[in-house]
Amino acid sequence: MAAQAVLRSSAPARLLSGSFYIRKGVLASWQHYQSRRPFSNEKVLVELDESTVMKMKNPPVNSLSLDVLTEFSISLEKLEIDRGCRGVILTSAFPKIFSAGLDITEMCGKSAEHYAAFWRAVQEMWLKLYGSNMVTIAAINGSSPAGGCLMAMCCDYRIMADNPKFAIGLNETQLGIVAPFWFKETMVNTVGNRVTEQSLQLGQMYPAPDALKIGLVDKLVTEEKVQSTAVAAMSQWLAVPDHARQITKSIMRKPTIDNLVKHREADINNFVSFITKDSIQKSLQVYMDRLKQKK
Ligand SMILES: CCCCC/C=C/C(=O)SCCNC(=O)CCNC(=O)[C@H](O)C(C)(C)COP(=O)(O)OP(=O)(O)OC[C@H]1O[C@@H](n2cnc3c(N)ncnc32)[C@H](O)[C@@H]1OP(=O)(O)O
Repeated sequence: MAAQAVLRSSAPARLLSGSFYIRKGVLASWQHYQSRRPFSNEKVLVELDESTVMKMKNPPVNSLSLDVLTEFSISLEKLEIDRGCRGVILTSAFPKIFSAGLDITEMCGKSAEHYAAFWRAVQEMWLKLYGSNMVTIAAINGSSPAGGCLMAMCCDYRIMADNPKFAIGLNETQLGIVAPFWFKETMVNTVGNRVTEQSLQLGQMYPAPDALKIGLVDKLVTEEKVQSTAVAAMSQWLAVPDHARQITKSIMRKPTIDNLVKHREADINNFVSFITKDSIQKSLQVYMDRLKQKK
């Protein structure tokens, strides 16, 4: 109703028809109204309250399955084209876990076609999130290994729960696998070359206080305050004119993004040939068994 009221408004004709910009403004408010409804897929919830919040919800640990990655990319794309949405907070619906990273079961015992589709979805998530025009803030309310850390690093600002039991990092080598060049480049762009080199080789997970020290996260707050701190940070980021912030972000990130776009198919082929090796399949299986036995 409100949108119709805007369109049918009795505003002077010159306001509605005389200026492209005014018309664009009316259209934008209509589009804004139309799209300002929360939407929810099965595993990625999008809430539109004080701020736009995307919550991963794939129990028990928000592992990034093909379904989750696909839902995530579609949801983000929807927000990206919503002119009323200028920023998004990324978090988890579960306390203590932000995301366990890529779903290891998607990388075990499947066909080459499946691995290729899965890897394309991982790339798509990264391209959309790292390349987003919106302000993106990670509200890291729990542990965040590997792919979870990658998602957090894609954001413009990271707030983490101040609990040394929660750890974040790219731990791929601990699984006997190798983080690809664009994971590495995302980390270099976040914490610098030396820290990345050491972290990646050791597959190091950083407890929250250490993550703050190396600049992997920007701020620690108590678990209860993660969300409200993210909302406050969002206001600060949104106070900067969009065009200036977006162009600056693009200057910073475009070379890294272009690098994957250029080598995307080769990267998929590399992943498939690596992950289908017997030795790698065995390593992943051993890691999964260990995870299950730790209980
Ligand atoms: C080759 C090219 C490079 C590919 C790049 C890869 C990137 C990645 O992201 S690889 C994934 C790396 N992730 C991890 O190493 C995380 C492993 N998980 C954990 O460390 C912990 O589960 C935890 C800290 C995230 C949570 O601990 P906790 O709350 O104690 O929960 P559980 O360990 O008991 O796990 C519950 C349940 O979930 C299963 N699970 C955990 N992580 C994954 C995962 N990444 N993929 C699939 N499944 C996972 C775990 O096995 C348990 O299953 P059940 O025993 O059946 O309940």
